[in-house]
Amino acid sequence: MNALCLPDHLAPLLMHIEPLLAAADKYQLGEAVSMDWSGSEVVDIHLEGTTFKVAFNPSESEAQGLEVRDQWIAPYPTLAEMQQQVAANPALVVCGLPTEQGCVDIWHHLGEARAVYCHHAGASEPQRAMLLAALALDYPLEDAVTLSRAHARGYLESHADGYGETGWPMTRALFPRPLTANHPECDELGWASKEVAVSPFATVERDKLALYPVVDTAQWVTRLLDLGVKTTQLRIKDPSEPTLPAQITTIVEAGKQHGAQVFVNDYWQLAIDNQAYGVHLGQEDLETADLAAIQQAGLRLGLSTHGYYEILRAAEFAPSYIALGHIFPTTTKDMPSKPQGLNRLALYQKLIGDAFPTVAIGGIDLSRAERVWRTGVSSVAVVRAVTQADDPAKAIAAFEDILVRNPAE
Ligand SMILES: Cc1ncc(COP(=O)(O)OP(=O)(O)O)c(N)n1
Ligand SMILES: Cc1nc(C(=O)O)sc1CCOP(=O)(O)O
Ligand SMILES: [Mg+2]
Repeated sequence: MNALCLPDHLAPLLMHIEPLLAAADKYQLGEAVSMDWSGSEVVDIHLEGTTFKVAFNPSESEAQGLEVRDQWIAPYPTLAEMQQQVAANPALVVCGLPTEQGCVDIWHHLGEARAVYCHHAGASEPQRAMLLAALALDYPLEDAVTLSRAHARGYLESHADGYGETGWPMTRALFPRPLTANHPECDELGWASKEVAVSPFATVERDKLALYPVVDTAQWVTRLLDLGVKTTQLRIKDPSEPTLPAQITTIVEAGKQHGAQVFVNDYWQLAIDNQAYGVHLGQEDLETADLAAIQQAGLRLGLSTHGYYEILRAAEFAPSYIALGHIFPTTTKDMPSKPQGLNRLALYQKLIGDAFPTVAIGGIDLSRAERVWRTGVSSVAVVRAVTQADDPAKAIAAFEDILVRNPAE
């Protein structure tokens, strides 16, 4: 069991934290969290195998663990100053930095600062409460901050549409927007972004999205297309593979002949050169790939995500679909994040709604496909469930029997 231990002076947060933990329990969003007192001036959070501290507005001598700066008193530092401070200090989390028209939350990510922006400052205690509850539920910091801003706003609009009967924020309208180059106020606010602004990507045909096998040779792609698969991806992780360009040429041609949606993983330049149907990229590619060139060449773009912040960040680029991973443990790839599970997946699907098609990936096999499909995702991506099946044709047919959409949906 995880534990969230408050210092005495934060006792007023209890009345906000308890309903959030009850909501998380109802939706089964993580391990149960017990509440206790820390006996010190800071919050202690105990997760399986780790303990960390969170302090709100500590003095320099009190600072330990995460240092959350909130409850600002004018004059405020500029956003550009705070971006630099957070980039230099992995422990610093800035909540609710006031701007002319709203507020910004900022945290450290791999040597850089990341931020979400919202026109509604919301209520401070509910924000602190959600930040702590989400950290105790083992959400990563970026998701805890993102959820905390959504809750700070949703709390004031209590029981408004989309807030969820339990008080757990559900719909995109409540959530803040990540500050990326695509945010219309990014420059005005003074936020330095590494990405470039880009127009929406071409759309996919939703009726061809259902089963989405991801495979590592052109031979597999052509085999799948011959079996009637309508969406697939070539994922070759070795960039020095000498046959890579030829394999990409082969799959693009085969995809066209079969009227299928064939994606190229990672190699966006080769995908453009070959006029591929689409490219699949990860979060780290967003700052380095030439998204404008991919978009202008008319290629579709699929983006990987692994939680609330990444979903909202991906949505800013208006991709052709958003992948949600990894749902269950997988041996196909070393994952830095934890498996999301079906219950978190269901909430991510609700958050995205109809705005973008969604693809669930990670550890999905025939025994799990139906429960994944019932969350409302548009597609189910699999590696081993097809490539390691005794009879791949039979496995594909079995998936297709499960992944059927009711015409009314
Ligand atoms: C459909 C789909 N979803 C997710 C991924 C993972 O992409 P990425 O995060 O870029 O990781 P690699 O696949 O490159 O290791 C995917 N390929 N396809
Ligand atoms: C390639 C990949 N990306 C993931 C993500 O979560 O981003 S999970 C994954 C591997 C999925 O393989 P399998 O179906 O064999 O578990
Ligand atoms: Mg990739």
